[in-house]
Amino acid sequence: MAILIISTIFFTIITFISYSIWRRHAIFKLRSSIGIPGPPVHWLWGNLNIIKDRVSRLGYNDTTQWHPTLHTKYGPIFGLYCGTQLHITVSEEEDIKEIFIQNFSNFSDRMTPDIFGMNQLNQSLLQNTYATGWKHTRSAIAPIFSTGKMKAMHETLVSKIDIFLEVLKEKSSSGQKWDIFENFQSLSLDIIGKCAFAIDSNCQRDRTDLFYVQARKFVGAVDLKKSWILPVSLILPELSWLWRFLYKFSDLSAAELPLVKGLVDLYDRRRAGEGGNDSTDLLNLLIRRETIGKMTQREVIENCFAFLIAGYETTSTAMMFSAYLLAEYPIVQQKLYEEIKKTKENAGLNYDSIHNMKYLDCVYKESLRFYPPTTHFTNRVCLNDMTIRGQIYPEDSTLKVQPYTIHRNPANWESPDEFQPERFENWEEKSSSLKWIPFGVGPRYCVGMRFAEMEFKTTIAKLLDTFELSLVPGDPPMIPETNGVIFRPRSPVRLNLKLRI
Ligand code: HEM
Repeated sequence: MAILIISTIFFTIITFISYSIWRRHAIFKLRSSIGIPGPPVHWLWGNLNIIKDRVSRLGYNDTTQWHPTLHTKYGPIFGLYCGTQLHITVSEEEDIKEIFIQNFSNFSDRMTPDIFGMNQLNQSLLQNTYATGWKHTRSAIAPIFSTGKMKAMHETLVSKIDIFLEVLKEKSSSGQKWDIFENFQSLSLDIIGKCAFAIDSNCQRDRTDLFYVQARKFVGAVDLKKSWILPVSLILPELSWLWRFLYKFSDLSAAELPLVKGLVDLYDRRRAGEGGNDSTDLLNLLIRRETIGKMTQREVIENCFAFLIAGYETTSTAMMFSAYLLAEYPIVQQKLYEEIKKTKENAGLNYDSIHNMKYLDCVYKESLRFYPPTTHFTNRVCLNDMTIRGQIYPEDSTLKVQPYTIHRNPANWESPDEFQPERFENWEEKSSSLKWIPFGVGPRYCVGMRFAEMEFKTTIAKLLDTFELSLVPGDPPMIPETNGVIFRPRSPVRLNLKLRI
């Protein structure tokens, strides 16, 4: 009996390994069979090992340079195997337009790693598909980001920025140097906490604030290099049932649960009529959509959670990069300061006056062009085989466009590696929008773009109104590194902050 059991186990394992190798062989042949170039494929890891190799060679994952290098080497369309999934990057304007806009019905869904099917975001805009109601959710949510709603939230946002400035004043007056990125992160958390979750967190002053601790734990867990379950599930998708089961015990799940639970409690209290029913936060605006039958309870909660995930790190990173660039380019900083000073004297720094500042708008756009905060995020699954401009795109492959590659391509921008906000002075937004894509492309572009713009511009305007920024002499240059979705500064970023009188 024992021999029978052992031989059954043995043959099952052998059959599984043979099947996996055979399957991989067929999958890895696909790329060359459709004429898409790319780096050599490892029989087990696909191209995931390249990331590992680069990290061990360089000491960090310089994805900002990696994709432009692949673009130069393999051309505007190339493919990488993320485990066994074929990811095809496109860079030509016509291809981007055809895939992300004209043929949206065949490329409507964002790629979601299989194990994420177990998380609390499947009904949110980040992960839901056309078949599971993305269009309905999007049209229910888009109105809550209208100009009127943003204006109503502006005062709340300013109150958090005022705390940010107070903290910076206290720290800089003592002459110390510190990692200022943390201040942008905690500011962004306080803002999204108040505006989306409707909670009055104190992340900027209290690093033990529960919201701060939980949110940081969550974003720390979403990292291809740190999480074991994410790469393993990509490399061995045959065992998806096992990874889905184990997901419940992973760091990712453990980090997500308290945040969602907090949100459910808050939702219940709001529905029971406790506090804040007339407030303008995003949770309340979503609940109002629910009461008129436009959304379900689950959609309300999951989308609030999505706003935290999509809106926290993206915005703090964008502001950090911009502050760094302003310190690095004092002439740009001075020109922007002159505009801020004039605006303040004439109208004060309010929603409308900030919105109408022309040079601030140029700095905002150029900062996001120079250092777009996301990578790999603007992607779509190919729902059925499709040929576009002579190229076959196979069903289930993922099509991507990388903002950094597009933004630093000399065919799209003159002197792309120079920080020149003036290039946006006469920029025709509509005709060139596929050359400036920090917020994505087509109907599925970032729904929180207006919110991000308001937060970015108000913070930078108030920061420069208060301080003159400069780099700390002798500090190494800031290098952006990615966790697979978001760029962050690789090492602590310190700036000199001189209080303006
Ligand atoms: C500078 C800050 C931000 C950047 C650079 C950014 C960037 C992006 C990008 C690249 C996408 C993918 C678009 C695509 O696939 O074509 C996206 C989607 C999304 N973003 Fe943002 N984002 C920012 C801030 C925010 C904020 C503040 C919120 C919410 C309050 C938000 C909520 C979302 C949501 C919900 C989606 C999914 C939209 C959909 O699939 O319909 N983002 N964002």
